[in-house]
Amino acid sequence: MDAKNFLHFRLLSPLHYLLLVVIFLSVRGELNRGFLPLPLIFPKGNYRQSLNSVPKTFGCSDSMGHRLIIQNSHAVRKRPRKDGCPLQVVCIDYPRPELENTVNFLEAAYLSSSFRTSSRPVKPLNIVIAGAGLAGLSTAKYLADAGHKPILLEARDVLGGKVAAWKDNDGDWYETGLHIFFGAYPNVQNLFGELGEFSRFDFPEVLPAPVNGIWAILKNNEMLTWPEKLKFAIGLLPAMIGGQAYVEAQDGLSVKDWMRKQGIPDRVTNEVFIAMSKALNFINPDELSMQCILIALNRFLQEKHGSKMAFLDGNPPERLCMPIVDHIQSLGGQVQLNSRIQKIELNKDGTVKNFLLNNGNVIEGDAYVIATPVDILKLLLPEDWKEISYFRKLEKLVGVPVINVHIWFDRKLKNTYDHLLFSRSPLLSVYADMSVTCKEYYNPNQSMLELVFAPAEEWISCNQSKAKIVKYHVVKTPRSVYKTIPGSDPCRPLQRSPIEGFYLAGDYTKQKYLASMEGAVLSGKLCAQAIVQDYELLVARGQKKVAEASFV
Ligand SMILES: Cc1cc2nc3c(=O)[nH]c(=O)nc-3n(C[C@H](O)[C@H](O)[C@H](O)COP(=O)(O)OP(=O)(O)OC[C@H]3O[C@@H](n4cnc5c(N)ncnc54)[C@H](O)[C@@H]3O)c2cc1C
Repeated sequence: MDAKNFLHFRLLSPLHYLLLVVIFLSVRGELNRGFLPLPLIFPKGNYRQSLNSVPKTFGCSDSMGHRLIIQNSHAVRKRPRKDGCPLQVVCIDYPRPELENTVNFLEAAYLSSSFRTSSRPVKPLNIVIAGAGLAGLSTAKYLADAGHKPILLEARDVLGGKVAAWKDNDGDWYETGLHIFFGAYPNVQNLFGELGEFSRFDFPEVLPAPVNGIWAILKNNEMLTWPEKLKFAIGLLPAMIGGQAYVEAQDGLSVKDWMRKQGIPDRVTNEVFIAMSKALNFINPDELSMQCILIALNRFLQEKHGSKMAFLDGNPPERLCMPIVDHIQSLGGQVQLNSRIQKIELNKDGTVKNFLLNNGNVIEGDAYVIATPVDILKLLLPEDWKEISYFRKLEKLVGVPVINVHIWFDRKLKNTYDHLLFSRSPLLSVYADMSVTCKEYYNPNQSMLELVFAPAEEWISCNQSKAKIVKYHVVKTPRSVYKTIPGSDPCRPLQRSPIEGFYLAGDYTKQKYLASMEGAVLSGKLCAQAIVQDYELLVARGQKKVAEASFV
């Protein structure tokens, strides 16, 4: 092959390959148009009951504010498969069915509506939930929607956990973390909608996914050369074609190892994935599990608006958490601050008897949820449970240290933007000028930089330096989201534990989003769903308890 032909072979063949994939994905979308297999798998044995509980029609909005009306048509299979039975739904009144995006929004809306439309419980359950982060708030919200009585207990005097924030003496807010919402957060957007706080994301109509993702990579000439871009794009193809099963199979490899295995040059890892790894999990590509990156890419590439970002318009405790609390309380639930769970006390049969608070109060309920970070759960675990494999596997899940720094300047900085900025520097991860990006923090004359420092292992115990800055606040979180190292995914627990009446919620529990606000909200929904499904069992347990007490 002469040099010219060789060049043609090298340049054209991968492009053709890419083109074929794009055509395949578009055609796949066309074929499915109008019929969306809703990926809801009903538990074996519970098939009829589950089928009856599906609302005949329900509506929701997607990230563009398009109205989706879903008609529950029929089950695709007459008899349940071994793993349950997926429902087929017909989607009508939808201007442009963009399937992957739509399915996730459908799923989120379906789950939400199932709480409201399920038959009202004859005897509402009292459910005690520890931790008012987004997972605990979401659990309590959906249980209240389903007609139950959540009692949400928060250790600190502030709502939100990792989204908590405080006001200083000047009236300025400082936060646990700089938080960004993505277009691929259907459960969070759905939640806003249900609370009447829906803020529509105005994303420009450009290219459909995954073309927009590929286009963005190819268009950028500053970070990567053309051969590097092509190798990168080809390396990603298996992830784009292989779907969720492929993604899950990559948990054993770190980002760096996976890139090398795919023949992607180290320079791509350094140019693109240091920033991405630190933004996703506060660690570097040599530590982060590739599964984490692939889940993020899958969401961003498959969903047209997945990679669009938005900031909250104000401080998270008031703008994000308080509306949820108001909703819970309006439905008869309770939310108590300064109520730290000190001990999970057990019955003789190893089930939960009550939660003992550090103020000496004892709280009893029909079911119990721990929605604290995984590190706290491990400290609270009763001795009798520690050898159960479900709990033993939690050992591998450890919170990662991160530091959130806020700096107030006496003037407006010129080189910041109304956006989130990413860094590949050894300590800095993401940052933003919050005086520009956040409506409530807006200041036309001065800047406030909020910077996430990560990896922060070495810095977490250091004292702050006294540089000449007008004002600063530093919030250290020694154990933040769980460290997504290779092999950690199988250790993530389902929301229903093997202990009857005991459940978990939290971003680290099993759900298809990463350790994120979306993951926390979805985990709460799944936890509430498990409790609602276990209703009969929990009522029977309560009756048995009453009978035993009266017998004594
Ligand atoms: C610096 C930083 C930046 C981040 N940026 C983003 C982002 O941009 N986008 C995104 O989606 N996600 C981001 N995240 C992740 C996101 O904040 C978390 O995934 C999510 O908020 C976790 O919610 P959670 O409810 O699972 O846990 P938590 O928020 O940790 O909530 C647990 C709650 O339990 C309480 N608790 C603890 N012990 C007890 C006890 N004994 N009794 C009662 N209550 C107890 C805690 O006080 C807390 O309120 C970021 C996190 C950090 C730290």
